[in-house]
Amino acid sequence: TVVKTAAANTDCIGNIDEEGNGSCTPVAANATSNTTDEEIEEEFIPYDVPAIYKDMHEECHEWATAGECNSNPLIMLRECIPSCFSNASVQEHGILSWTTTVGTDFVCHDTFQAKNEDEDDCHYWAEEGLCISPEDKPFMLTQCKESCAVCIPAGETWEMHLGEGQLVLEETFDETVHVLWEMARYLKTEVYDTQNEIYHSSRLECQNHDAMCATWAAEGNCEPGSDHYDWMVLHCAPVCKTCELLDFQIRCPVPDDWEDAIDVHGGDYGLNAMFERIIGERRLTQDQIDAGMQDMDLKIDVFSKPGGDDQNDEVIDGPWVITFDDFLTEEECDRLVQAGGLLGYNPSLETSTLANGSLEEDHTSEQRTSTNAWCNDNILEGSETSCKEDPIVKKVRERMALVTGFPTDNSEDLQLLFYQPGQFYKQHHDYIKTHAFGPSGPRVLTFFLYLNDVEEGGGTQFPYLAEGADPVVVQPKRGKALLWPSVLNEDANKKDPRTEHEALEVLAGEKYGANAWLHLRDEQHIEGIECG
Ligand SMILES: O=C(O)CCC(=O)C(=O)O
Ligand SMILES: [Fe+2]
Repeated sequence: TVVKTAAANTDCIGNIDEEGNGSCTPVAANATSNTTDEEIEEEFIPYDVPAIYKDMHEECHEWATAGECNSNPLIMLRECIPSCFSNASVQEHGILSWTTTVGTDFVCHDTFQAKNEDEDDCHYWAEEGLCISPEDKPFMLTQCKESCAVCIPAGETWEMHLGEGQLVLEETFDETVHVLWEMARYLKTEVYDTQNEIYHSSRLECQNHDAMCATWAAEGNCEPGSDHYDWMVLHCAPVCKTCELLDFQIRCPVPDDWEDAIDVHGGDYGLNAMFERIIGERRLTQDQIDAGMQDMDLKIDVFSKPGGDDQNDEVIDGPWVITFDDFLTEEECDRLVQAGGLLGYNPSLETSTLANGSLEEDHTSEQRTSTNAWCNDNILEGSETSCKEDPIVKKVRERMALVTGFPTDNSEDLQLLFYQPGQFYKQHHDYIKTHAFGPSGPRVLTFFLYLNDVEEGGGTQFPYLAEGADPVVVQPKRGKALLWPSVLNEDANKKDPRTEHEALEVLAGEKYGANAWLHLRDEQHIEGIECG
C-alpha cells in the first residue's frame, strides 16, 4: 500500500542537500493520502517513536506532512525521523514510495523504427526476450531503450516503483529505519543511476513484494546462509540490495566448463545431424558405437523431417517428429506407471516467467487438466532408492541418452503423466524462454514415452508442422516413444514454433505417459537461486 506520493519539489531539493544542510519549505504539489484519519483511528494505535530520535529541523513536521518522507527519504529518514513516523498513517501503511525528477539527458526512445507494419519492432523483440539475450543485447539496449526499459523517460516526473509500503514496527524500529535509509541510498545512487548497466533489465522490476520486507531484512534475513535468503533476494530485492539478481543472466550464469550436447549452429554435430544418426542416414558417433547402438533394434517411424522424403509423400517437410515402437519393455512401462502411483499424481501447476526472468507463483492450470508426478529424489515406497535412481528408471534414462547422444544429466527428472477420461493438455510449446540463457540452456528435445494403450483419444497432435499439411496425430501405444525438437537446427537456442502440440482429450480408458525434456547442457547440477 502506498500511503503518500508527492511530486518532488525541485526547489526544495536544490536548497536542502544530502547532508541535510540548508532549509526550505516544500510546497506540497499533490500530496495525497488514501486513508482517512477516521479509518486509522479505528484500526491502529500509533506507537511513540523512540526518544533518542529528534527532529533536526523546525520544518520537519511540515515537510513530513507534505510527503517529503517518501519523496526525499535520504534526508528525511535521517533528519526528521519523529515527524516521519509519528503519523499513524505511515506507521500503519508503511513508507517508501517516492517520486523523483530525472534530468533531460536520459532520453528514452526506441530509435529503431520498423519500415512497415509487418516488420518486427522493438516491442516484439523485447517480448521475445532479446533484451536479455547475449547476442541481441548490444543492439536492443541501444536501439530499443524504451521497450527494454533501460532508461527513465526524459524530463518527466518518474515514480520509482518500490512495491509495497514498508511497515516499521516498534520492536525493531532502529534497525528497520536503518534498512530503509540504506535502501533509499542504494536505489537512488546505484539502481536508478541509468548509466549503471547491471540494473538495465532489473531496475523497474526491483520492488518489495511484502510490507514486512524491511523488518525481515532488519532481522538478518538478507544474509547469505539465512533460511530465507533465496526468497528474500527475489521478493525483497530493494531492502536486500540485490536488484541485479532479478536479472536471470546475472543470477544464473552458465558455468565455464559446461558443454553443449549439440552444435547450436547445426552442421555435423547439430540437431539435424543428431536425428540423421538416429534414423541411420549418418554414421554414429564413436560414443554411440562404443555403447553398441548399432545393435539396437529401433523400430522408427518418421512423421516429419526437414526436406520430407522423396520415397514417401506421407512424410511432412517440417521439423523432426519420429517415433520408436517398443522403445520400452513391458516391465519398464509397468514400473513407471507404478512409480507415478507411489509418488502421487498431482494437478499440473504452471509457472509463468516474467520478462526479467523471475518467476511468478505457481498456479493451477486450465490449459491442462491431467495430473503428474516428478520422478525425482523421493524414495519409492517398498524400495531402497529414489525414483530417479531406480534401476529400471535409470536404464530408460540411459537408453534415451544413448539414442540422442545427450548425457543423462541433460535430462530433467522424468515427469510422469496420468490422464483420466475427459482430461487433456491444450495446445502449447515445451520451450521455456528463460532456460535458453541459463545454465541448462533450452529444452532441445522432448522424449515422450507412452506407457499404456489408450482405448480412445489421447493422441499427441502437432497442428503446425508445415503450412497446408494436415495435423499429425501420434496415437499412444504401450512402450512407444515419440521424439521431437523444441528448437531450430540453425540456432538451437531459439524456439521452433512449428512443434507446438497438444494432448487430445482421452475419450475412453486412461492414459499414462512420461516426459523427458533434454536440455542443451546439464540440468541436474544447476546451482543458484531459481536457475532451473
Ligand atoms: O500427453 C501427451 O501426449 C503430451 C503431453 C505434453 O505435451 C506435455 O506434457 O508437455
Ligand atoms: Fe508438451
